[in-house]
Amino acid sequence: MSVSLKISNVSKVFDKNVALNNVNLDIQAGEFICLLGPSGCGKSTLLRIIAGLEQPSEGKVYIGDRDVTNLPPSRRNFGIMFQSYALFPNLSAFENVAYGLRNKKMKTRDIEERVNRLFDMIKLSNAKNRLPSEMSGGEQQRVALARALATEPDFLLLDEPLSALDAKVRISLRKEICNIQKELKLTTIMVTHDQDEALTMADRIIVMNKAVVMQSGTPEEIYEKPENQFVADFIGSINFIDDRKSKAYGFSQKGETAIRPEKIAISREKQESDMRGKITDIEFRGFYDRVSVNVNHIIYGDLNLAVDVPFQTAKAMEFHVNDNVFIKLPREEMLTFETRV
Ligand SMILES: Nc1ncnc2c1ncn2[C@@H]1O[C@H](COP(=O)(O)OP(=O)(O)OP(=O)(O)O)[C@@H](O)[C@H]1O
Repeated sequence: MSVSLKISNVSKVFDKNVALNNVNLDIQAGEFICLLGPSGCGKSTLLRIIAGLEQPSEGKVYIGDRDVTNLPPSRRNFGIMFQSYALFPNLSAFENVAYGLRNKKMKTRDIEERVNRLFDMIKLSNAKNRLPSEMSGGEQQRVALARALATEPDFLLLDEPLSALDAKVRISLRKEICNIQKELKLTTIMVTHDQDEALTMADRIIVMNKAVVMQSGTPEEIYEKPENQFVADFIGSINFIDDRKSKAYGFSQKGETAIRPEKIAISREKQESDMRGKITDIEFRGFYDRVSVNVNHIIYGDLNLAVDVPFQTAKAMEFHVNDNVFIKLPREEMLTFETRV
């Protein structure tokens, strides 16, 4: 079974340190939520409050319609997975997964059936009898996932589960976790500070900073329509143009504007409404080049813009530092922020 969760006006203060400031969240049954934000923004504290491992200073937590604010973790029926694999080192992979079921006094035959099914799911059936020390980090983390799922929890909490793994393993495990989550339709909340992880895995991302929620939205909404400068800057790359220059160049009547580097068009020939600029730097970034362009205007002031150009295009155009180029900032791709947050 999958459940909805509700966080209502939750604050948490440690001594004088505010870790969460009036956080509200509605999480639908079966949703995959990522809590994303820089170190210290309060995301782990929020996860721990949902788990019941920490009590809020104010506010309430609901599982479905039930107020669980004062319930201990053992009565909230969730599975949890941490960054460190946290497997019992002296138990086989099988016994690690079976542990919670044996505690629940489940029949041996039922335990075997369920654990075997979980090992099929994590595609590690051939490693059931190995000790954690005989498994790779990625394998141990898959066992930790099976263990979190063994007691058929109502929801799943993941605290940076992939951050200790190397890049290749991390990417393949992202897919596996998503597939299993979708198959089980299990409400899942994952803490991460890795934006790629959040963008590729989440149904909805909650971006946090300094104890508050900055924006909640689908990965596309967060990337394409950031509601404030923090979100725009934290996810992906972006060029900011301050309000004075934005007004002078005619980008906005009021407020700062911004545009992502890949949304800027660059060419060698002038077309209507293009601005003339000079390349000041070219950085190879793998499948694209980041080209820095300076637009010089005696009255309006300089614009220094990062422009991302697909590698093949950049190669065909043979850009070099000091080349004159023309750039266009499509108005429909520009973001305007009336106030700074
Ligand atoms: N037990 C505690 N006692 C005192 N302060 C705490 C405690 N736990 C967290 N904090 C503080 O609360 C704030 C939020 O911490 P939290 O661990 O939730 O952040 P985070 O976003 O998960 O960061 P990270 O990505 O580094 O884990 C931080 O300023 C932290 O120092």
